[in-house]
Amino acid sequence: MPVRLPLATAKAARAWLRTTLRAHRGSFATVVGLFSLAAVTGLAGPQILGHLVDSVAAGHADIELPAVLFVVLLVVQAVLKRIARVHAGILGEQVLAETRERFVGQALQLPLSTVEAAGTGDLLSRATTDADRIDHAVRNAVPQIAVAGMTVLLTVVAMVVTSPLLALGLLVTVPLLYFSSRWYWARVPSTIERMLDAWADVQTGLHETADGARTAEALGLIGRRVTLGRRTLGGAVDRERELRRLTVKWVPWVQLSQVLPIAVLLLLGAWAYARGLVGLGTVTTMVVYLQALAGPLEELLWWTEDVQVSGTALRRVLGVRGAERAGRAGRSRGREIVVRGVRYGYSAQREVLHGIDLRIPPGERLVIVGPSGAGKSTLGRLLAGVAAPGSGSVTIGGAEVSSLAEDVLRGEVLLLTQEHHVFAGSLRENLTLPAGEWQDADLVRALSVAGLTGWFSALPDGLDTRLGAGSLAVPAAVAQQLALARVVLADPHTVVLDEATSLLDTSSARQLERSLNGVLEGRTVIAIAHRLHTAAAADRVAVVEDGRITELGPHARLLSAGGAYARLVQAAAVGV
Ligand SMILES: Nc1ncnc2c1ncn2[C@@H]1O[C@H](COP(=O)(O)OP(=O)(O)OP(=O)(O)O)[C@@H](O)[C@H]1O
Repeated sequence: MPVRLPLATAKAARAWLRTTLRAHRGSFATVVGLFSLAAVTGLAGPQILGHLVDSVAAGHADIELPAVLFVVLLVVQAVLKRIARVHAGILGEQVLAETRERFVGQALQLPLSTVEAAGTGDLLSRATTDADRIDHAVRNAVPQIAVAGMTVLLTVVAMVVTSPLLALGLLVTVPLLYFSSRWYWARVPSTIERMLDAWADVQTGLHETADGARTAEALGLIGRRVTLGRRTLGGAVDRERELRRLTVKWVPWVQLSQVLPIAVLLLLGAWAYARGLVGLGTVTTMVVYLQALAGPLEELLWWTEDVQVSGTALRRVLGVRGAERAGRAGRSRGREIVVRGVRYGYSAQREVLHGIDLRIPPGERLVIVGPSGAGKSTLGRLLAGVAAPGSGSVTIGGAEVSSLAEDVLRGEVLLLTQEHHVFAGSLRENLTLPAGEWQDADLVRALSVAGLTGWFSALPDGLDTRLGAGSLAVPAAVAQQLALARVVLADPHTVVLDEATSLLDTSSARQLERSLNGVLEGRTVIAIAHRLHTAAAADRVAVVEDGRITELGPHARLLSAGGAYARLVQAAAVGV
């Protein structure tokens, strides 16, 4: 199973709740105020009923007025609840929108290596299923619990005020509720955590299967993926069952705690009435109050489970913040890249780089070559700060690359790979993806350096032309040139090129290489080369074999040395 993104602590979730409540204290006070008013209005009903019983018992006949009052109060309570729910809904939507925006902002800050290690599915499930759970809680559970909690509290207060003696009957509830709830709450949080993790695994598996469907099909792995899907789904269903089992064991105790006090109260009422300690009306009022408690208590029971689930979902959503780049605000003092004793593995079991030492002076053109799977791309990722070394260091101007803040890093070193996505949006939005302040003239100049002047001048709406899915189709070569234009805008002093042209046909690759030369002018370039001909033009060539640099020096010297590089060149020549 993948490494998971962190879970925010319960303390962090509480802090979020406090800050959010503070930021919306006006709306929150309105909602609580309205719900309280509705609950208080509801309390008058049993009092009126008690009064009616006493009146009838005393032979009075004035029952119309209390009856009308009873109905009016019911209507007022319903109206108040409705207004309160509308306010709660609006508040919930605002809170959720803010949380979602913050989540997206933080998710975009995540180091690529963290997302890769966790699997996109974990991030997706946090952004979708977990956010929906919070939405459900904020819109439904929180208002319901507020109403139910307030009703329970005020009803108990009203009972104590109406008849302290009969209210003693409530005491039988306390041990039942206390011990059964303590048992339940000790087990439920960890069960829910496991359940949400299991659902995230389902999403990760589905995402991977859909993403790699062609590969799976080509390799005949569909059956294996289906089995894996069944297994993860089975795991999630088991976790759901675990939670339901806990609830099923708890519910009878809660229900007993509702029924038992009614029996006790009736016995106590009969005893007290026989001794003239209470009137018939008071007993009626108390019984009606008790029965009125059952509904809200039941609601509390069901909704608290939802709140518990969404609390964990909230910790998952907030946890993304914990995985952001360390982002120390430091800035490098120079451009020299120094790699010292770097070891790295994608998993603890298998090391890919076994101690790399390398010094790259500013402005150098270094080409990294080597057999497939030797660790070239991995080294490129470490040089670009995409991932941090397991041990050793990669520094630019003395600053550890992987701990530079994202916006600082972008100005220092950029990794350019062959994968270039064109986002659905305007050309302007596609160019300004790395947030920054640019005038239109800067964007047009960057397009020209990337060799896109001709393509750009043919666009119907200039920088506002919509690109990507459902709009203007962008050829692969142009997509890569757009990535180059972004490099011009970000203006890093070092660029790591990982097979930037290998997916293109020959003429597109030539065109791109011309653009590339313009963009790379004056920068340090580290190129991970599959075509050895690019190595001849480099200042130095580094040969990586099995996670180690085995040769380092200018092309001509390595060639004449007759070692690993010479063998690679020879093999390539034979291959051609
Ligand atoms: N995301 C990843 N997760 C796990 N292992 C990986 C990952 N990426 C690469 N590896 C493994 O690390 C080793 C080095 O891979 P890397 O891509 O760095 O080699 P390379 O020299 O660039 O190879 P190629 O020329 O084929 O791209 C390989 O054994 C590869 O299977």
